[in-house]
Amino acid sequence: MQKLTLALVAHDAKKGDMADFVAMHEDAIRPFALFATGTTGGRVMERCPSLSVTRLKSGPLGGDQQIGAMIAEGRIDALFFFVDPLSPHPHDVDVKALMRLALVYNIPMALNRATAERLIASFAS
Ligand SMILES: O=C(CO)COP(=O)(O)O
Repeated sequence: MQKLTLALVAHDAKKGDMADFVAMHEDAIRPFALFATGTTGGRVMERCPSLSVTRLKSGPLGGDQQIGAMIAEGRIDALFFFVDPLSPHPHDVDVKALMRLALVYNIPMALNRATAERLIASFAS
């Protein structure tokens, strides 16, 4: 059976949170195929070296759009995107486009850790 695929993305102020989240749920997350934007993926792999994460480009350089394209192709089953609502982002249009495609294709999307905790628990059950 094909592995389910999770996409991991975090803004700079939330990367620590993302690394903590993945470390805390490492066993639940291990069975999934993992894709991440470049810097987020690097932080996750630093924290959890035994996890295999496919790193795409950094978000501002097109990584958000790469994940959006994967969603449009039906290759992502859930998006974990830890958003920093308190900082401006030069690639805000890409951020919005990624969220929009997750909505268009109706995939589960966790935009903060509280939702991510509930979503990962639902996959485990
Ligand atoms: O910018 C991002 C989300 O919009 C994330 O990209 P990085 O993981 O490369 O920082």
